[in-house]
Amino acid sequence: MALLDVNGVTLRYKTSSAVVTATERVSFTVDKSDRFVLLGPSGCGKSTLLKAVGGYMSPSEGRMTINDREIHGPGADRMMIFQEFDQLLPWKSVLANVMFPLLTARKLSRKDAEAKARAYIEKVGLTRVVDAYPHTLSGGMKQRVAIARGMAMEPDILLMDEPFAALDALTRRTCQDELLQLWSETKFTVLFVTHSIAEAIRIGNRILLLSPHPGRVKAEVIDVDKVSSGDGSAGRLEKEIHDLLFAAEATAH
Ligand SMILES: Nc1ncnc2c1ncn2[C@@H]1O[C@H](COP(=O)(O)OP(=O)(O)OP(=O)(O)O)[C@@H](O)[C@H]1O
Repeated sequence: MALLDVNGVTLRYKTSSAVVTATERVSFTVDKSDRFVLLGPSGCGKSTLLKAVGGYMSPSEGRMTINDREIHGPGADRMMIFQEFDQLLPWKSVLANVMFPLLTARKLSRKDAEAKARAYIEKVGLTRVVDAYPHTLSGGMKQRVAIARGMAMEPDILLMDEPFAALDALTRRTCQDELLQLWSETKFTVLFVTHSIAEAIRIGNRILLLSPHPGRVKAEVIDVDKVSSGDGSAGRLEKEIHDLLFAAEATAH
């Protein structure tokens, strides 16, 4: 049984003047410990899909289940990490930010929540700024805090919406490496949205390619690690994915 099953999902926004179809009959499954990437051009509905998996939006068509339970709203089994640096609470320290959802979930005592928060802050290499406030941190550090906060909840799946897109190239690369390092330690499951082909290949073990607006499944690249290992293979895969996405655009016009 898949951890997450997205089956024939159409997502629409209804505004006062129009109905916008963001994704059309999208299906995919995510297994435990997958690094599953949703890849596609701007506007193809990647963020909308993530929002729906997060429980913030209901499908107009189709069904989504996590652990065989239908998704009806947000839950602690799914933690979301966004692109924006301002997702932390500015009046709380790093430690308090990471502890906040642990305390809100009321599953742990304050002492245990603090111990867990400190452990995850250490995992992302931020022990030295545990008492600092968000405005004193760099963009990369803020994203690490957001990742620590999401991971500390030990959700069944982490939902990451272009978490490194606003970082400079060097920091972005470091953050990608750190995420992979964390994954090799804990084998968490992540659904990761990006429009960067290179990032998709670096992060994912499976990549779902979506066609432009409205997003439909174009193809799935399975076993990315195997295909992209070896000299020049990542470059070849990048070109193949580019051609597939480009073909998707050509078909749409
Ligand atoms: N709140 C909203 N109301 C109406 N339409 C929306 C809303 N949010 C998104 N859309 C539309 O839904 C479609 C998909 O948007 P979405 O943000 O999911 O795409 P995306 O693939 O994540 O793009 P990007 O990479 O630029 O973030 C777009 O056409 C967008 O204009």
